[in-house]
Amino acid sequence: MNASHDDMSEKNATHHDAAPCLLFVDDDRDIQVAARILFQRRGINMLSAHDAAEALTRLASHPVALVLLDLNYTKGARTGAEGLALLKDMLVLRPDLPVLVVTGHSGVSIAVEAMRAGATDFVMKPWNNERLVNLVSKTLEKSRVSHSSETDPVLIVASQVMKQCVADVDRIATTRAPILISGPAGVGKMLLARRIHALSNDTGALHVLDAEDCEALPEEDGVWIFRNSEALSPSLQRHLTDRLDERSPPRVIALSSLEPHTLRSRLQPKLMLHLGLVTLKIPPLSERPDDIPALAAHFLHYFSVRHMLPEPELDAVRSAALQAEVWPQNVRSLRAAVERAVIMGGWQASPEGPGNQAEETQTLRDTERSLIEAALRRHSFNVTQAARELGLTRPALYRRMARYGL
Ligand SMILES: Nc1ncnc2c1ncn2[C@@H]1O[C@H](COP(=O)(O)OP(=O)(O)OP(=O)(O)O)[C@@H](O)[C@H]1O
Repeated sequence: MNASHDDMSEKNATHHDAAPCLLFVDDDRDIQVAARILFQRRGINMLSAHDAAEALTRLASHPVALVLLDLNYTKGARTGAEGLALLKDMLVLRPDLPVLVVTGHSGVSIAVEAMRAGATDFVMKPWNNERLVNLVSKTLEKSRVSHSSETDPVLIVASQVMKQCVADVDRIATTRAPILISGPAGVGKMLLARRIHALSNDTGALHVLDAEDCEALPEEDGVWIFRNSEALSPSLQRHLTDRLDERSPPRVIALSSLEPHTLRSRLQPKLMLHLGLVTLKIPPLSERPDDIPALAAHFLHYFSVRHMLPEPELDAVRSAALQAEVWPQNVRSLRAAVERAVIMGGWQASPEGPGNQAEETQTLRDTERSLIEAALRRHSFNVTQAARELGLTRPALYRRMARYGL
């Protein structure tokens, strides 16, 4: 998610302009510039996105009324798979969003597939300027979609483990199977539960219940999301089991910060048989560092637009520092730290952490850094020897040297 010069002028323009705009997703910066000139001449505001994460971020932060999506937006890509995946993610976020897909002449079957997946229309490349502008204007006129701050939060995923998790979620979303999502605080359990609901084709009502203060089950079926499901009272557990035994049970998505095996010892075995049918474990951020720069870039853009403030820089050094940081509440903590950076106009030390956990972490990190530095000096910066003395592998030592800027 690089911030190029044309991106910057675009951001400045949109900070002060909440008029509905067109979002064009294509990795080719020349085509982006040409398209922007074309649309600007016709009085249509255009935003650019060069990859999926950037497209989703823009969608969450700007009043996007229409998307023009190149189905193969990465160089060399031909299958349209990445475009179709992004189309799905965008429609999860904004089910009524008009999306015009762009494809080469050879890609008619992909365009048809995109229409089946919810695209509004398609355009062949190379496009005819007049026809494209007409189609865009007509679609914009028809579209009554207005940007709402109520849009569900965007799901940003870069690590392999989370990509797999989302693929699993998408596969089971359309079934009626109960699902248990476990993972520590703030890892995104609720976000995934909402995605399941959005993809489920379930027209019933959505009930979000906190087991800690839930006294009765909803009357109507639909989708029931239980937070802190380990706290369900014994009588509610029995009622829930009965409801799940019925012929047309509600769709239950149980969330818990306990590991499934610990939850098993808290909940009644009959209920666990239902809830444990499909379990998904979301790892803490520390086990998926690849997600941290992508999430930080997303939140930076999101909060800078929301607070109408400039976006602090996120370079490689800052990304590495964020990856080395401890995030007690995972994505929730990272999100708060990024919002603080936007508001304060620069990165601050995190004030978070119970008691002096932050201080202790800082001390531990300082100690580790000095131990490593001392070992390196003793061995005249010979990494192999220093690693041996520290009981680390060479790659592990290199990682720490990068983390501490040694
Ligand atoms: N992959 C992600 N991409 C973008 N935002 C995310 C992601 N994961 C989590 N978040 C954001 O982090 C915050 C916490 O997420 P969420 O509420 O889903 O976590 P949770 O695991 O249900 O937390 P808890 O168990 O503490 O209630 C929310 O603001 C959510 O939008």
